[in-house]
Amino acid sequence: MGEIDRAYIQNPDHRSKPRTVDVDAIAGEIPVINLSLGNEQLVSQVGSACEAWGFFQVINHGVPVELHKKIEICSKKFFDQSLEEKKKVARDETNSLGYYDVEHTKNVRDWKEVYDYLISNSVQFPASPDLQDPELRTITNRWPQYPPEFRETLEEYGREIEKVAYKLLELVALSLGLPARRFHGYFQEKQLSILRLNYYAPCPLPHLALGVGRHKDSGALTLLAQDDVVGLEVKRKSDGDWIPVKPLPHALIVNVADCLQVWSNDKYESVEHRAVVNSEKGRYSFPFFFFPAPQVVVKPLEELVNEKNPARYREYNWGKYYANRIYGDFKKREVDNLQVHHFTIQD
Ligand SMILES: O=C(O)CCC(=O)C(=O)O
Ligand SMILES: [Fe+2]
Repeated sequence: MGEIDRAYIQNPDHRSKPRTVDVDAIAGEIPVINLSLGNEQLVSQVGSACEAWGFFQVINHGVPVELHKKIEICSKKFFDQSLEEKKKVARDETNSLGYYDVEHTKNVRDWKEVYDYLISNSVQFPASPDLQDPELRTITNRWPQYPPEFRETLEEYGREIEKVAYKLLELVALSLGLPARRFHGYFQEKQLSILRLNYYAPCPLPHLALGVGRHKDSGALTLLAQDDVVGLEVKRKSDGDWIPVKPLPHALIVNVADCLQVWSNDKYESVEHRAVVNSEKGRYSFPFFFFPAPQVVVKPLEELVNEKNPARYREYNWGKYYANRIYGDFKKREVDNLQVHHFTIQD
């Protein structure tokens, strides 16, 4: 039996438990949507999946299969390098982009290595989470030398996944009875969207640690590609049970994130999820975090609130909110990160 550092050990309530039921049968409950269907069917399927699960998979989404393979190969080559090589593109306190292997989710260290990049290559980002501080600083991608095809492949993947994200955003808008492009303006001026390469190495004590601890994503939508190793689990809304998401070849897993929860005034909820690890196989996953531009003010949409359904959140500035999350990543904290529930309006 191996050993792991105490920093990775989850509180017993949050550890993954051995399954007693047929994983395939329960995983099959999460909707799979064929994006080549007509809009009318898609709008209704996306709307139902957002309401019932906050999670679904899409197939026939248009990202070329070869590109998916290429990004997997690039990731393997990158993460297989020595720590010293990877640290040449390490994130730091002034620029959170690049490589890191120390992230805490709810104050427990995640069993993972990560590489983050912006799809816009560089953006103006708040220099601090302090609401009174107007200073912006430019953050720019850090590209490694090796493998040589890394930058080109990742940039191409960014362009392709962005197209799918806009299509999904349209379907979501239509499913809420809004014009198709209702959300587009929030993203068009230098969106903060990030692509992440996650590597979860085999873990000698997988029942004690998690690849990513339970959390909700903070942006609008997340679109995740992955290899064929099981790992992602979703907290089922009906009973709070952790349900594994079955890897389907070349599918994307989509989830509602916090901004959409607020825009829709809780019609679509951002659902908790986590990634479990195993002792045999490493796992790669590639989430695309579809983030609005930093200056966007997030609040329930006026079209969706009325006397019977009053706004449930106060407005917040997306850039500052995200800055709070990012700057908090550098240390273990005594208090929780900022979360959307901190903006809830009490009855
Ligand atoms: O790797 C996964 O399956 C999940 C990753 C995730 O939830 C995240 O990075 O926010
Ligand atoms: Fe996530």
